[in-house]
Amino acid sequence: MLRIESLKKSFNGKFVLTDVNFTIKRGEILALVGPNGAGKTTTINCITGVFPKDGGKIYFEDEEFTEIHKEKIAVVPEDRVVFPKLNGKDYYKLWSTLYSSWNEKVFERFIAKYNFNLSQRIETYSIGMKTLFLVGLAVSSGAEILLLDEPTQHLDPTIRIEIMKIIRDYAETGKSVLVSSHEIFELEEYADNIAIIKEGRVIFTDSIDHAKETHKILSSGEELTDGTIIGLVKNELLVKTDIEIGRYPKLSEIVIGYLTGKQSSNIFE
Ligand SMILES: Nc1ncnc2c1ncn2[C@@H]1O[C@H](COP(=O)(O)OP(=O)(O)OP(=O)(O)O)[C@@H](O)[C@H]1O
Repeated sequence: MLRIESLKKSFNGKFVLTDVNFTIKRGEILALVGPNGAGKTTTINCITGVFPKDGGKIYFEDEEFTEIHKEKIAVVPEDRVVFPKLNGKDYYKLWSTLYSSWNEKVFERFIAKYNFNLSQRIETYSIGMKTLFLVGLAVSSGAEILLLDEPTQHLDPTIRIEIMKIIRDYAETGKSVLVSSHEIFELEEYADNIAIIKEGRVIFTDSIDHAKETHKILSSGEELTDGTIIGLVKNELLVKTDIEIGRYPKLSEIVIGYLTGKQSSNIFE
């Protein structure tokens, strides 16, 4: 449903996105992972139009993405900045007016389930409740694509679980979700696909299940008879191969292997 091709973005002549490519189909959750400063938030900001892109294409269902598609997207930004004077009711009015696909029933159920006081100013909510409320607005919007920037950052385990469940349930209604996150163990539980971004370039993208099937971890001493060495994971090797050697990797090991590459991670060597 959302396709990004060769997306590029520069600030003051310096390119921070050089080649971002991925696709999110209907009903799928794509995890965008990468180190600090790799370009995750910039990618989201280019999709929403906060920043104009400097190259590449963004497609919504095979049409180039333009202003008219904007209401197809709902965003929960990383900074969770909210208008200081607005309360829950004001936010509800704003979002329900912005989205013609607004789903009143979903919002009502959400407010009742988590006991939100809509007359309270959002600024005074705890960070967890603020995030949960913004996620609630985003899923009530009925938007076809959710863009969530670090949705579980700084949250306690109970709210994390609630947010992961809401995201999964939303995708199961046929919507597409992009989650930027550093929480690889969580992503392994609820995301379908992964895109690894490094220095502004997507270096690997696949379904999580397929990535696990087609990579192996080899410990030192094990002989590699067929496959490609991707990178180091502590003292072991991440290898792309279909043959039955070593052991299957965890998602975190795939991410580390691609990000580390073949250079030694020991600064004392
Ligand atoms: N408005 C801006 N002006 C100049 N440089 C920017 C701007 N926004 C982002 N950058 C730069 O773009 C690069 C990518 O930043 P971005 O916030 O997209 O990374 P990120 O992957 O989301 O990082 P994190 O995981 O730390 O949130 C960084 O080098 C950052 O300094």
